Amino acid sequence: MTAAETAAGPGAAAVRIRGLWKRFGEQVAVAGIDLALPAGKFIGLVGPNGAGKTTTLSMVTGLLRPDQGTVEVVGHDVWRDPVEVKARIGVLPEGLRLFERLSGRELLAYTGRLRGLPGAEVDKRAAQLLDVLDLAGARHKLVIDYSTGMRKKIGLAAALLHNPEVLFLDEPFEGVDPVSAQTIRGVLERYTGSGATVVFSSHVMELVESLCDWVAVMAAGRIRAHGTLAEVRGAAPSLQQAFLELVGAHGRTAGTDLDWLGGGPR
Ligand SMILES: Nc1ncnc2c1ncn2[C@@H]1O[C@H](COP(=O)(O)OP(=O)(O)OP(=O)(O)O)[C@@H](O)[C@H]1O
Repeated sequence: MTAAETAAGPGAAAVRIRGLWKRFGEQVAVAGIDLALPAGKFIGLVGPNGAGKTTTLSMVTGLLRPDQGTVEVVGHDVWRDPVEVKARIGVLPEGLRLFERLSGRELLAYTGRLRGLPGAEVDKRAAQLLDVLDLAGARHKLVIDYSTGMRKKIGLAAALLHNPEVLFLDEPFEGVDPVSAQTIRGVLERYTGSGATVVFSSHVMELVESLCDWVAVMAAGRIRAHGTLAEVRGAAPSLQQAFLELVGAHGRTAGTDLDWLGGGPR
């Protein structure tokens, strides 16, 4: 039995979302989502810009209070039981703010102590994560001097340090070079292989198609389709094609509206 199954029961949902709504003034960002994300899977949340992915992940991880609805993570209510939930999850949010005046090594040491891990265990895990994520050579460099990709990797290391049951990643591959992407991917595959759950948002369909077992497609604050990759893809030749049909962008082209672009008067 896997770690996730032990906590939530075999075949249980790692995350259960019921009737979730969020409005910002007139703008409805999330319009009543009901979704059960299966435990032990690599789950992709995909959708066009402004679909509501970040807002949803923020509500699911306890960073943003919903207007309506509930979220349970491994059987605990995110808003009634926040300490239980936060001990069991790791989060790499969009636009992650890190303590930039610490070195990578110090940041992990600090994160480990905040998580209540013993010092020797933090040292061991931090050294291994820095090594696997190819940051060992930069461990004494201040985070402020890290590149975008290095920041993603140190953020991922901090999110994994306490060995969470569910890991939430908002656009983890954005700004990451192909070599680092491959490294991150290897770490995540190993992590889900041990029974943990990864939920990540992305626009990159090829990536989602190659990584995920399970997908939820979001557009205009609603879930348009969800299920295994094969279920969501249906008869479409690729996830990209299925996605374009689901979000209603099928056949949309730049058309004649931009007839001045690349030709005509300057
Ligand atoms: N703090 C906020 N105040 C006002 N509107 C917001 C706020 N956060 C999000 N929105 C709006 O809610 C909608 C959903 O935004 P969200 O960031 O969740 O989308 P997304 O799917 O993550 O988009 P992207 O892929 O572009 O990051 C958008 O219309 C956005 O403008």
